[in-house]
Amino acid sequence: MAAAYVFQSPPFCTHPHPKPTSQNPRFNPHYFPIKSSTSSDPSTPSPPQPHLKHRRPADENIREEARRHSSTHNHQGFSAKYVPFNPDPQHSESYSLDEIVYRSRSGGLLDVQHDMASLKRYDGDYWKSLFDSRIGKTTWPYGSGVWSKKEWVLPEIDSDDIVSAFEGNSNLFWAERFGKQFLGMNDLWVKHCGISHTGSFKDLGMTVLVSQVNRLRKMNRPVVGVGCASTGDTSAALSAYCASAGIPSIVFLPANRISLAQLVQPIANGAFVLSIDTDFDGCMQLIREVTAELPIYLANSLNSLRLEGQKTAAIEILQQFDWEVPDWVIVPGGNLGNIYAFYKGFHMCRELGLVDRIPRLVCAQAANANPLYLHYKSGWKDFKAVKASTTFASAIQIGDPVSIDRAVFALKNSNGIVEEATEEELMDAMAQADSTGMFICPHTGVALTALIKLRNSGVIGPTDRTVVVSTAHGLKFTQSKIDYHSKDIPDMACRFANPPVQVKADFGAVMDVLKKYLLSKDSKY
Ligand SMILES: Cc1ncc(COP(=O)(O)O)c(C=O)c1O
Ligand SMILES: N[C@@H](CCOP(=O)(O)O)C(=O)O
Repeated sequence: MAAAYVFQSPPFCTHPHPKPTSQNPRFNPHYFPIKSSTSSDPSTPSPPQPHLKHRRPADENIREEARRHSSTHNHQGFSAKYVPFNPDPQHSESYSLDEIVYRSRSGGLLDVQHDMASLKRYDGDYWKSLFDSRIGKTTWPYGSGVWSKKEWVLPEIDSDDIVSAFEGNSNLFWAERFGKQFLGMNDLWVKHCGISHTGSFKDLGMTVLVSQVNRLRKMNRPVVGVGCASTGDTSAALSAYCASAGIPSIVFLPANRISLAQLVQPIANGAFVLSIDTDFDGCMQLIREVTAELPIYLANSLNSLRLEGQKTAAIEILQQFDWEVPDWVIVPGGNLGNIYAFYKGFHMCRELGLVDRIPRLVCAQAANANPLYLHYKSGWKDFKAVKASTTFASAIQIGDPVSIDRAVFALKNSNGIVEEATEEELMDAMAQADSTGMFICPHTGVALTALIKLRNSGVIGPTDRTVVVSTAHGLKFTQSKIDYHSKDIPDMACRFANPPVQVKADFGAVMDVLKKYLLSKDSKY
């Protein structure tokens, strides 16, 4: 039998960081990711300076340019470490992010804890103007929506180690017609996290995780490859970011349970793909066992690094509203890392003075895979995993979510709500949204169903500013739309189906069907 690989824990990170000067911490140039002005008022952060045109020599790429600047810009004194998730105040357990560790000593979840005291040396206005200054630029790595918040994500990583597709900065869509027509709402928004490099929000977390792996490999840590269990989106993101960095990726997929578009993504990106005859929970169990034995780094959201990237979507929403806080944010939940990531992003903005409150969070689950919903309905008593049944929202067909504790924490601390959606409800909601110009995934249909229910019961008011998080691109789930619009789903009325009309190649026949159609649209015709 082959000998098992054993991870060795490296010592804690001991990078030296220059300390701010006692006279004026704000204007120590080593602390500034961008140049400070010569303003003499230390309480007012200077506005970022515009970049000079043509400052990069023609034969230098953006990564090399960042490297040239790194000696002056890389040491800002911020740091982060792993700590047990929601520990008791007396805890002293912590790990460097350069260690390979996914669980606390007691077997609980970990969290990335930032040195908030050092971040608090800068006020909320400073952070807002810094983040705002980076949007839409190509400066490495800040052109990424995730890395534009680098100081709050992985402050100590060298920009040269970052693996990024300039993810994030996804559009926040004003769902004008859907809001007005179906809900009587005028301030409804959809955050299109699925309009992204690999077509889902997973890119936000994966750029962080794979960048850290890139760093670990350069430090000669024992990481031969990176692995995940997946319902299709994590594997797509993992394989793309690994391929971009030349790192082997290994993905465990539940056989015949993910869409074809999702399956082809890791295949095309050169991942080692195992199609396993079990469900997602079975794959998750296997990858946990395998990563404990082999030098394969675990990329699922059990690994708290992922959530550091995902939390930037929450910060981005605030930024897109010019730092005004929406009333509600609705997120579809499966393995339940993302709902906590949203909470963490909002909470950090409040703690660091960018906003004065956080939105109420709603987590939406498919009724066929609803362990969190059942737990919520029981008054948060005795969580029980379930056997998840097949759902069109296949990426959230998860019965034993690894981040259950994180999700409960996020919901309890945001006055949150959990809702569920039946198959018919989620498919109808998806079809209705598509009919107003969106092209959403079934998981977003789950979130919209939650909104419809909460709006109908009056919990969400007509003028409440509400954001629905769309987690994947609809193009990954075309088969579900084809089934719906073909009315090809047993026991489903498919009320909003819009099947194509078969017509002969004949002028009269075409005119007949067109007249009938126009009549149905316009009574004056
Ligand atoms: C498209 C999509 N939406 C929602 C989710 C749920 O996210 P989480 O597992 O973080 O709850 C996932 C993955 O689980 C997903 O792939
Ligand atoms: N929907 C996910 C399920 C795994 O979630 P993760 O966030 O823990 O990686 C997927 O696409 O695989």
